[in-house]
Amino acid sequence: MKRQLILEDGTVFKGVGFGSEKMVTGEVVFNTGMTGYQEILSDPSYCGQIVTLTYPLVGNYGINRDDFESINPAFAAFVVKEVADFPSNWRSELSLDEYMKMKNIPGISGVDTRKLTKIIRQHGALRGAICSGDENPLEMVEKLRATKLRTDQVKQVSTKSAFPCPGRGHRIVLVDFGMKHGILRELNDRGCDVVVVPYQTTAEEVLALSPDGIMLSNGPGDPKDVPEAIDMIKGVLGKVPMFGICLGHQLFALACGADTEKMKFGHRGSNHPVKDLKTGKVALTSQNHGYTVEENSIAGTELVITHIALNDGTVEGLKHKKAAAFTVQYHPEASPGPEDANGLFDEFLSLVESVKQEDTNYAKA
Ligand SMILES: NC(=O)CC[C@H](N)C(=O)O
Repeated sequence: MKRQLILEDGTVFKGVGFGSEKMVTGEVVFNTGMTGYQEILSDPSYCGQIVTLTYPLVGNYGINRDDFESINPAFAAFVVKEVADFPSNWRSELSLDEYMKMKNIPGISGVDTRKLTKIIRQHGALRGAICSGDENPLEMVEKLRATKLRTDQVKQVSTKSAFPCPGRGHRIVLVDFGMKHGILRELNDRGCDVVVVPYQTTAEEVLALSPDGIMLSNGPGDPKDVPEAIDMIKGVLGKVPMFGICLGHQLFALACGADTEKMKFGHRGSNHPVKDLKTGKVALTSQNHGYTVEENSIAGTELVITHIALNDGTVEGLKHKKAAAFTVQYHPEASPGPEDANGLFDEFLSLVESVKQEDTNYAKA
């Protein structure tokens, strides 16, 4: 089946379809990971985005039961160089093509993804459409330029109602902006008694759950599209220890008076070096973001920059000077990996423990 990828700048890539035959439009972004396509396709932060993978062979280890990061994929489409028809792995249950057909998500293969990535790097993020081979590119470019990008991605992927993932440890309220299941796995692995709540839960509602800690998840889109979450964070800051990841980090920064901005082409991949400014240690991290906290906006807030990206110097971690709260722009839950930053979950739980201890001492005195 002939398909084409049409970009808003008029570039056309011809290729062969896999997955569903439906037409989609969305922001085209690239991910440089050599593996991890299953985690990428199920990461809700890609909601509505057309994802191209720079690694040239995709689908070679199939799709398995264990590596999903959400129940339903929210990304718009895959653009690849070559898709494997016959996956080979003992855990594989479906091919990528079968899975994408089942979930009604289109893909296009046979694309020069290196060229496509260079275009995105040069122009910055571009809108694109994946459509049939007969579509008129000029008309499609007009349509793409006329369509507005959606701003309700968090609403689309957040849970509709709160649910518990019980444990016998600390009570953590996990605010779901489109969380990767890896975050929940890390908390459950450490025995936490987790309650997952929807994105628009208010500060009063969060506090009414008597949390020992609050975790702000990752999620899709522009953090400024979720003002209700910024209000919630302002309302809980300083009352309960907090840890934020990716969108959670950006929302925390906005709640503390800093600013965020859209990056030219973002960070998406599994080997982004991040430096811890306190220890000087460098961690290789998994990343997926198109927005960033603006460095100059930190001055005048109560925030301190704790981590920076070594590739471009952008802000990767923040800490509050007075409140027990810290956040990172990258993914310590890894999935697909690497796991260098996994210890941040332990740091968060130590913080939760020490604040609980202080409260107990205070109550006893
Ligand atoms: N993974 C995330 O949480 C991404 C955050 C935000 N949507 C961004 O693109 O920057």
